[in-house]
Amino acid sequence: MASRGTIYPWRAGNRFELLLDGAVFFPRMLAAIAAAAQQVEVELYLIEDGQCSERLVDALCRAAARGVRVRGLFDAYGAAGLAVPARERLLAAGVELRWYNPLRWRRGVRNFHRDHRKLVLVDGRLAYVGGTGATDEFWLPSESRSPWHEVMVEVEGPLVGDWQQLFEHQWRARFAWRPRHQPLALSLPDCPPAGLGLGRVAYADAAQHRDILLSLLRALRGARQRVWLATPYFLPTWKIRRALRRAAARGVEVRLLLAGRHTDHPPVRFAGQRYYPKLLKAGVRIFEYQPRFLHLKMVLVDDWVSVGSCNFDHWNLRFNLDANVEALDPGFTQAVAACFIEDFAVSREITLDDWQQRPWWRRAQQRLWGWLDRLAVNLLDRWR
Ligand SMILES: O=P(O)(O)OC[C@H](O)CO
Repeated sequence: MASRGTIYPWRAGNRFELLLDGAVFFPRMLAAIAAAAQQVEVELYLIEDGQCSERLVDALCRAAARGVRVRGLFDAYGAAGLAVPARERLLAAGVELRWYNPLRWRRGVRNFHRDHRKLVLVDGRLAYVGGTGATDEFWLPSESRSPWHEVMVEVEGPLVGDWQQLFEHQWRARFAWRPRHQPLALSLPDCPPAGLGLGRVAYADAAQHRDILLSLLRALRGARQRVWLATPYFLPTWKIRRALRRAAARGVEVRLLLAGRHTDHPPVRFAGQRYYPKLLKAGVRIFEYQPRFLHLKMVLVDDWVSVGSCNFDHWNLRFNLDANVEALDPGFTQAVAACFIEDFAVSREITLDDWQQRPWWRRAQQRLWGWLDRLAVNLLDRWR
């Protein structure tokens, strides 16, 4: 059984499939739940009333009604929009529910700790891992295109056992543990140079366990040809920014795929833009996705892939539970690269010239939100 601090190894013999957007991955996940024979587990940050959650709740209730053990572990803050009738339906059908860290005044800053993982498990045989929530932004069953651009990965093979362990541990722990703020010393397993069907569970337990971050940093430092990184909330830690600049300086093609004007949190976008000039000067290329809100969290370093819930921002890494699937598999790498190429093509590349010519009101927004973000981080560091 995994304990807090467990580092998962690389496992061979897995199948990975990249599922692009809610209209693809929700029907696939619902069909898997409909076919479940023994157990279904769902761990989500965002779930709120709407057409998407209605379908999910229906599928979970139906599975429970035919004798499947169904468990839902939801973040209490992210699930605040799931009203009592839906919760009661789930409970009446026999679905077991647990809520991570309900907000309490006396918890103070500990209220910031959130379960940000996105995981669906079926019969210990299939895992779905990525960045989705169960809200209408991710999937409107009547529409072929969802308002938010997202990916999930379908995983089959020995790796699913590790995902199951990660879930079981959190199911029991909920918020019984006290997150510490000093990172534990971690030793990552060596990353295989290449392979077929190789995968690893990478996760974060707030600031105390961040193998997901260490693993990214190691990949960035070892990059030889490309670093393509997508995140909707670009507030990377200083070490990540430095690793990106250094990779670009040694000739690696470093491209960032970030949210453009379609975003649910404009202040976060403005705060993150303060990092643009230094990155651009170092040779990093920055693309802002135009068609809709880019919400996916995906990294491709040479052939190594990491996809999941982690935005690699200093807020996530300080407070959240996160989980990514890391993979080395030629077919999967190709699918991830194709997704990036398609998204770069409909993005606006930001150049240093553009940047220097932006209007004064844009500069003012960036200064303000950048300053507030830095202030908040300084205050949190002092509290620590
Ligand atoms: O935190 P994420 O990346 O799952 O995105 C969800 C947003 O916070 C919703 O506003």
